[in-house]
Amino acid sequence: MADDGSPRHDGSSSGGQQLDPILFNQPSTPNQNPIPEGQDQMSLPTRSLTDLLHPPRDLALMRQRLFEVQDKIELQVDEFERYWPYVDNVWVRQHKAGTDKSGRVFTDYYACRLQRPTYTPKPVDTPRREGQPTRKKQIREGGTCQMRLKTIRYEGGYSGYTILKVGDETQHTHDLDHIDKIKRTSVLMEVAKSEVMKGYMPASVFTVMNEDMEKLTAAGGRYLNRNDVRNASQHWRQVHREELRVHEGYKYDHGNGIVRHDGVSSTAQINGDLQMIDPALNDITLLPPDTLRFPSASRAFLEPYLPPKEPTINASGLPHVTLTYATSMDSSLALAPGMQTLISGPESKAMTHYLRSKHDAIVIGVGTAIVDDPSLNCRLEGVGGFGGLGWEGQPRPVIIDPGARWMISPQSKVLRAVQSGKGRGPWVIMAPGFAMDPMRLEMLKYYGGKYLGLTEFDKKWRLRWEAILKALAAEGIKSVMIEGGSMVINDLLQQENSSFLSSIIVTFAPMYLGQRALGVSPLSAVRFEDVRWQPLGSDVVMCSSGVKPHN
Ligand SMILES: NC(=O)C1=CN([C@@H]2O[C@H](COP(=O)(O)OP(=O)(O)OC[C@H]3O[C@@H](n4cnc5c(N)ncnc54)[C@H](O)[C@@H]3O)[C@@H](O)[C@H]2O)C=CC1
Ligand SMILES: Nc1nc(O)c(N)c(N[C@@H]2O[C@H](COP(=O)(O)O)[C@@H](O)[C@H]2O)n1
Repeated sequence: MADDGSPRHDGSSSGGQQLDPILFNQPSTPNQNPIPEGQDQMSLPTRSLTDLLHPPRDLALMRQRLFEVQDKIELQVDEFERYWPYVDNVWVRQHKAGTDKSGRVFTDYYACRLQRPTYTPKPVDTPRREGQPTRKKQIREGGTCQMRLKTIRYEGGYSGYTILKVGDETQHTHDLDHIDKIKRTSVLMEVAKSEVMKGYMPASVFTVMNEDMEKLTAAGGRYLNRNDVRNASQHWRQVHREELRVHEGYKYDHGNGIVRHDGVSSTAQINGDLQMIDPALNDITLLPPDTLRFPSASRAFLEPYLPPKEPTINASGLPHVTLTYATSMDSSLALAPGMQTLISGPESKAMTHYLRSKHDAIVIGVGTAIVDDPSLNCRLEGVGGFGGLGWEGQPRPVIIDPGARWMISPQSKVLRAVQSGKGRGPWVIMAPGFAMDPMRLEMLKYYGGKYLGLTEFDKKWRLRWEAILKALAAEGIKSVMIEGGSMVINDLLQQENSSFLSSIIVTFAPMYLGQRALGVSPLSAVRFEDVRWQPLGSDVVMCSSGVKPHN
């Protein structure tokens, strides 16, 4: 194990369990269990050679991201536990996790290894123990890099880490390779130790670990040497004075050390064995069964109507707004009021999820929340929870519910998505004067959501769209996708609101929903502008940059 910088935690209780167990009847996951006093909260599985042969996905890229921390990085707990031990040679923990009032938020501070002062050994090294030789301590480089970060761990109805840069420094004074040269990661040291503990000589372990240099480098082991393997296993070897052997297929060659001699490397052997035992190891990303795919070839027509890559809040304080919904040929959203109706075909459903991945938030009216019980997450392949990292590409669900009508519960699909790490906690927009049930408020917070109170009304005593959109922008939302339902869409297509729309994307499906259906039709006539029609499966998608009154 690395002597420091590894993600040791203080074993404090999660504290998030004061909540009513019936109301918060969420399925328990290992991360949500209280941590017994004194127990290491992040007891990671022992690392073995297979960790090097089957490293986590995009390991080199992730190490670089966790080294630079250019932007905020969000990781689910298992992802943090998987990747952090590969950068614990860079980051040294400064103080123990502090927790907030709720007892569910834990903050740790880390500094770059090179922030520690330079160590210069005393002129005469003192003997370590009687009879043992003195150890030459080397000068340790330090005091040169001020990069710092904090990790915020949330525990509750969802669990995860947010990693953020802190302090004035925006970048390291050195590259990642420099740290790899002076310090090994805990993963490398554990792999080395566990392999020796199987009865192999350190020199043999070193040869085997070096066989796949590309993977070793991705894991931070470019500068791994025989002494590292000896040091990692020194204590074990002192206690277990066993005869150690070379790996099968290797031999000692005078002058060259341990070398391979049978043409089949040990790593190739292990690779082969693993494939026979568990083919899934070849594809470590097992996607949930409801994962959707929207091929790159189908995406081009949407490009001009999407939020820009780096969306900004405009001069009026408004985000990019896309209105999108699916209708029948008689402009209906559902077979009847109070009913959910599947209108989109599979291709346009996948398109809707692609659109969700491109927006910071999805907005619906409470009518839709009550009738549809929607998940409001993005189930596109590559998005967080569906093969992607953390919550990347997962929009924030927003429900406009001025009168607090939505009876959200842990069984609501939107919260089930949160519980399984496949969606974000919802925000609820409310009007003043409605007493919020404190238990529901607490539950929403527990699942990472919140209430936003608005006080600006229009002539019909509805919340003003400008105020809704500005409030979201003030919360950091730069792009909003509004999905419905009927009242919301009709409202937004009206002249007083339509200027807030940056794009409109409507799926038309080959069906009539009949005369009892719930329709879309704004009060006054409008005409779509700058239109492009695109067939998609059996549907047709209309993209537009906005509407104008039609006289
Ligand atoms: N086919 C599609 O693409 C979609 C279909 N739907 C369908 O639409 C139906 C629901 O539509 P509606 O009943 O019209 O409900 P809705 O979803 O439009 O919600 C209306 C309610 O939201 C609140 N609200 C919305 N905007 C507000 C504002 N500016 N100020 C204050 N309160 C506001 C009010 O409480 C209002 O009663 C469902 O059947 C659903 O399945 C919903 C979304 C998309
Ligand atoms: N694009 C689209 N096509 C349809 O046929 C629909 N019925 C909807 N409905 C919207 O999608 C929400 C459901 O979301 P989840 O799949 O549960 O995440 C629903 O609430 C409507 O907003 N949309």
